[in-house]
Amino acid sequence: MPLLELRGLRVAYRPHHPVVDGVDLVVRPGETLGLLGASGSGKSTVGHAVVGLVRPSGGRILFRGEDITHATARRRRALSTRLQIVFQDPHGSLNPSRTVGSTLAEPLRVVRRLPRRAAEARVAAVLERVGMPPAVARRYPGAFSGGQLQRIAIARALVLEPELLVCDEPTSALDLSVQAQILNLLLDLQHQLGLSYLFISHDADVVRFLCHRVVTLRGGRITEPAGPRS
Ligand SMILES: Nc1ncnc2c1ncn2[C@@H]1O[C@H](COP(=O)(O)OP(=O)(O)OP(=O)(O)O)[C@@H](O)[C@H]1O
Repeated sequence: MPLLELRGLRVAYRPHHPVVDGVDLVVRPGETLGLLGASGSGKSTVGHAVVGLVRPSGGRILFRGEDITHATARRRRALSTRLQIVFQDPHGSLNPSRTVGSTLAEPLRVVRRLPRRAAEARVAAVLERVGMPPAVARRYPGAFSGGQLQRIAIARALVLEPELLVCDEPTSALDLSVQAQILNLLLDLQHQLGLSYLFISHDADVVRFLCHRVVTLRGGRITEPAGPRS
């Protein structure tokens, strides 16, 4: 059974103007599906719909066969243990006024209801997984470079041990050398944890490097069916 399946997904921010217009795709367990497209083609909107940040106006989103298209807030919170997103801009995606440790521990406290000590231990372990020393938990996001912040954002996405990560241009805001480090980290994490990725990018080279299959989005529609990377 596919991990994620989109069937005829439509999203319109204004009535009768869909920016995602009948997208079908499948992400299988353990694979990386690339969603490639130019700016404005609707890639981020697809990713946001998958994690419940925008409401679809049509079609279906299935996660392990369960229809989550109109999942309630409570169900979405439960799904956050299986389905997470990493955004393009790590500066904007971490709260600057909270320590890294507090941001990473929050879902463990709220969703898993872990006691403080157990949450801190899990935070230290997940930071180590992404190549950051546990001491960073006591610091604020302003202390870190873009690449370090993206590692921390990946750690936050992993803290609840999800099966699928939507990666929305996670390296586009980074310097080239740092981009490569983050892509290699994502590959390592996939091998270690058996993760699946829906990897959103405008960069064909990045997609070719990372993805098992690729679909191309243009004007909100898939123009090329998923095939093996060439
Ligand atoms: N919250 C929103 N409200 C209204 N229109 C939006 C919203 N978000 C995106 N759009 C519009 O939807 C279209 C698709 O945007 P989207 O961000 O999904 O594309 P994208 O392929 O991810 O582009 P980029 O790489 O530039 O982010 C664009 O025309 C955009 O202006």
